[in-house]
Amino acid sequence: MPETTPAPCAPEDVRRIACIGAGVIGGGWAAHFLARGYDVTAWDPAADAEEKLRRLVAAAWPALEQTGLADGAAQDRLTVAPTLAEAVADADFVQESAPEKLELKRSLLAELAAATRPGVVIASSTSGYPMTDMQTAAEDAGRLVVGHPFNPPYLIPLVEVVGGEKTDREAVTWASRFYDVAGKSVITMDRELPGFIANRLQEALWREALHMVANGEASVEDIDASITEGPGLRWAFMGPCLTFALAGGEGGMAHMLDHFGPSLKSPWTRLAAPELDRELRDAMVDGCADAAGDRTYADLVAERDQGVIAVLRATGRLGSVRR
Ligand SMILES: NC(=O)C1=CN([C@@H]2O[C@H](COP(=O)(O)OP(=O)(O)OC[C@H]3O[C@@H](n4cnc5c(N)ncnc54)[C@H](O)[C@@H]3O)[C@@H](O)[C@H]2O)C=CC1
Ligand SMILES: C[N+](C)(C)CC(=O)CC(=O)[O-]
Repeated sequence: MPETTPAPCAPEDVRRIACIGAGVIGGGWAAHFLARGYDVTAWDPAADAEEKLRRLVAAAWPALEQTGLADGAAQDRLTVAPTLAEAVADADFVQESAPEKLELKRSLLAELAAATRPGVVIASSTSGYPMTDMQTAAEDAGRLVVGHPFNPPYLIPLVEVVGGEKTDREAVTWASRFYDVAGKSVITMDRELPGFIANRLQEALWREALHMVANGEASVEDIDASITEGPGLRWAFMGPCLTFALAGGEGGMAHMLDHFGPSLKSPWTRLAAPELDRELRDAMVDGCADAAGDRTYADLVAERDQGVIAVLRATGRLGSVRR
């Protein structure tokens, strides 16, 4: 990766953040940054974007009060700009969260790089596109990085940071440090993997779930319970590797692999993606509606937020807010 010109301010000195795209994730980022005491300027082309964004931030605020607000944190430090150029004009950092469409990301990132002050780092929330594929149209591509969050970004700590072929190494280092200062838990990758680390893992599980629903082998509710009542309880505080090392008893991972290794080649998984035809789509949608019962979207968001807060608290990860 080439070396770069330094960003206009140190990660610790960021004051104003531009959130470009203000849906589920852009809104979640805005809530997170506001709670951490930043000024946030958002831009989104949808006519009802401001109303939806303010509603999302207001809905997230009770959870953020529980996890701890930084000094001076306030919802009224959110501004919605009328144009993209105005949104990024004074930004010290830009978080792009527009729809997951490669051509859109390419042209939007090029536009952002042209409109943002030189050296300001621009991060994309993409769930899986390598930055190399997204930065092709940008003139000033060295400051473009991936900063992949998890829903909701205001509660789930992880962000995966990785650059593309044209990204300057310093931009990756700057972004990782910035997210750390902003209260995130950062994994910095030194090479590009489609889906990064966590989505590669989630996608494998997701594909198997879809196969089971498509084949009538398990219901949506059984699949969800198989994780929430099973491995999910362990994964909140111990990852799949260390968890499986314990499966080997005192013999640890060595015994676990010697014992269960051969089953790796048994036909437990199907791996290739199932055809997402209308029937499978409807089975998933109907299954989730059944599982939700009479709980609304807002009910489920509140339930999820309280659940995540309880897990963070129980596992000692509700530390004091650093800024
Ligand atoms: N939904 C999720 O669980 C996660 C999504 N992501 C990523 O975050 C990004 C955004 O996804 P969501 O928030 O889920 O989508 P969304 O559909 O909720 O929001 C996208 C927003 O972008 C706006 N938009 C449309 N065209 C735009 C443009 N040209 N410039 C700026 N904004 C534009 C839309 O009006 C909408 O408000 C995607 O890259 C996605 O892969 C990442 C992690 C989790
Ligand atoms: C569904 N998704 C692929 C967009 C999810 C993510 O990218 C991360 C998450 O929130 O699990």
